[in-house]
Amino acid sequence: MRGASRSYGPRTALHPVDLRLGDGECVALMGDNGSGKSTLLRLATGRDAPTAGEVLLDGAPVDEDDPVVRARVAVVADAPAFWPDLTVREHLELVAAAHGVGEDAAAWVDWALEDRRVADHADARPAHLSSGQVQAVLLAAALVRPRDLLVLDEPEQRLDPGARERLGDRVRAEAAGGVGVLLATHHAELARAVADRVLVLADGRVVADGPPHAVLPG
Ligand SMILES: Nc1ncnc2c1ncn2[C@@H]1O[C@H](COP(=O)(O)OP(=O)(O)OP(=O)(O)O)[C@@H](O)[C@H]1O
Repeated sequence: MRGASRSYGPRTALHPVDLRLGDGECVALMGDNGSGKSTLLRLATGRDAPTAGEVLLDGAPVDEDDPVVRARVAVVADAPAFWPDLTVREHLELVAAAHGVGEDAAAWVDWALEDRRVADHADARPAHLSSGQVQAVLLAAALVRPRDLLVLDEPEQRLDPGARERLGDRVRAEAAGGVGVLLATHHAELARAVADRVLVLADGRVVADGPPHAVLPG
């Protein structure tokens, strides 16, 4: 992101931000409600265009409708979107197929269900899941497809402590495998456990930027 900002009418949700995310790097965004974290993520994924500045993926402007961007960027956003009449497994298989996983899809799905500890719910429909299980399935959906960049918007929401720790393990494993991770979180422990770098936002401005030990209290 180079000088990327976003305004909504007269209101500036995000003042100009410069941010570079390398392969295998994890950057955490922290800050109070309304500080601009989700706005930054929407710009980073090309869901929203910057009002000024630019957001590039390997030198090309990011647009979520671009098939290259869709193929490379996996997003776990706030709002769960499931087909109500499909089971968890059917949902994940469709996601995998849509991303060209082909004959390996069943193995990817089995692995993701195990990785997120929701294998026991593979045959359940979304209405029959707890909110924490829904969150786990949302993350699983990002794991059944190829990805170079993983974007997580408060993925710790609704997770119990054990699931939150496993989320941290997964984020570290993704980064170790070369995936860039951009994570918005309210959970300092999670940021401390996974991030190479933490950006703290306040009123749409970056007010702190550095490694977790330098930025996070305690
Ligand atoms: N579509 C929109 N139209 C108008 N204002 C918006 C829009 N989206 C976000 N905003 C405003 O931009 C500011 C930043 O919002 P944003 O959702 O990025 O914050 P956040 O840090 O992600 O908050 P939270 O922790 O609550 O998710 C807020 O003041 C919000 O009201």
